[in-house]
Amino acid sequence: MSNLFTDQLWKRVEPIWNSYLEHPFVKGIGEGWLDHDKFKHWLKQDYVYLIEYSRLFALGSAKADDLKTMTAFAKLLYGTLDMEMELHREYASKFGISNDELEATRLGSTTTAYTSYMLNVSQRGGVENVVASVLACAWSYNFIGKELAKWPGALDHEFFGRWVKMYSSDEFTKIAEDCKHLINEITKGKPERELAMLEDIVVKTSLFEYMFWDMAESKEDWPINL
Ligand SMILES: Cc1ncc(CO)c(N)n1
Repeated sequence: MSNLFTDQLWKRVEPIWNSYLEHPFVKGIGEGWLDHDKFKHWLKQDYVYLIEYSRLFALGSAKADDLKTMTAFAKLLYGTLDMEMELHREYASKFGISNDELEATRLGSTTTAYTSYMLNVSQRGGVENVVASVLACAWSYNFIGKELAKWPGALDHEFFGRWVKMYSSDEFTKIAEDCKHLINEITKGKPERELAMLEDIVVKTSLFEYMFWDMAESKEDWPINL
């Protein structure tokens, strides 16, 4: 039996992550029929989500006890700001949205709740809380990307193909694998009680991921528009 923490985690998150593949937003990307306005809503919210998410990697680097971990977080930070967010900037330009406009997006309710939760958990705990907070993000998008890549025509779709390609790419797979490796290293020898706490963070962020797809699907905003 494997004793990798990520294998133990997989059993908990697999049913949640499989439900993403049934979600109309994700299905719409994979089958190529997603409404572009819904995608634009996701794009803008995800861009500001990724800004907050990048802060987590910076925080992980600051909290790390050794140079190896510090460097790993710094690379993840750079990969997000430079590689993943470039995808968003590319799509934004197709919609005629400038980088400044994209960056100035006001965080919606789910985006605020999700990023606040991750930042709070990460500030309160050590480096292990930081990795637990980001794990479902990187790993589940890579999971979705690689699953959708198997769907007929998904990779070649003229609009959404680029999205599927990026999230299933070797570069993005490396980001997810590096996060998995980090948590497996950090959790080695930790007591069950602590592992259970970290597992809860990954389950909760997995549920937030579902809510994020819902947010995009319903083009959700705050209940009162000021
Ligand atoms: C909401 C969300 N979770 C995870 C990722 C992957 O980094 C993303 N871009 N957006």
